[in-house]
Amino acid sequence: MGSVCKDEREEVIQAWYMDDSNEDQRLPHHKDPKEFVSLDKLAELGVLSWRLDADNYETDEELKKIRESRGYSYMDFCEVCPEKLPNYEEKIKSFFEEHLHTDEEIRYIVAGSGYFDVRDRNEAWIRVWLKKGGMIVLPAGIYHRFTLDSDNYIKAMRLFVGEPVWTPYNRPHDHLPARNILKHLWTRRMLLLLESLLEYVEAFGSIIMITIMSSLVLYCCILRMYVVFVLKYQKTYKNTCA
Ligand SMILES: CSCCC(=O)/C(O)=C/O
Ligand SMILES: [Fe+2]
Ligand code: NI
Repeated sequence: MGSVCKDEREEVIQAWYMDDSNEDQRLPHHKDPKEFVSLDKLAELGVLSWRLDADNYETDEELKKIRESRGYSYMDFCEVCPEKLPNYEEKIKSFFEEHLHTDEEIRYIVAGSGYFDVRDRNEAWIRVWLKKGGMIVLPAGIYHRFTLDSDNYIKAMRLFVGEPVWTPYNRPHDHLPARNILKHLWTRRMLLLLESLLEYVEAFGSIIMITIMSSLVLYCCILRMYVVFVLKYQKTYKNTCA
């Protein structure tokens, strides 16, 4: 039997291509048949994702590490429900307008759930469903929108590098420099590759060191055997000639 290695992020983050219907935005809007999108494919669009322990976000070392490595110094919470969000109806409408930001949009869902829709390279909508424990980074310049699902409640941690800028630029805003960044897909791919390489080196650093050290020891042993052999041969040769 082959081993099944399931990505644990998929328990709290799922993505799929959307249908074209104008029905209630809070419905899943799957295509028929359903067409799921892998989290690796999302990463190729610059959309990064993690699964974290939302019950212990205050002490979570993994969250701390992500914040430190990506420079997310700012943090607050955004609760979307009529009682907690001022101008609720207006906000619900503006979140669902297709827009972009000049910086990353970073959301970590600590309660409830909701849909972040992003445009793929062919302008098709991918719906990303985030539940409690799911964290997502939308790259600067990607066209996207947000809606609650039919459970009607979400509480998200918002992270930011430095002082936050929430300004949404509704489509079209293609002249913004943030749009160019998206066009440099090669740079993005290379960065992703470098990032996973570094993670790999970090994770397997000790194994690599052990391999290097044992190769060195083996090399020294072979060298010693060679020297001993050469010296012995020289001695035998001298004795024969004398
Ligand atoms: C759950 S966070 C609310 C949505 C939001 O902040 C945003 O910017 C959507 O694009
Ligand atoms: Fe946004
Ligand atoms: Ni926004």
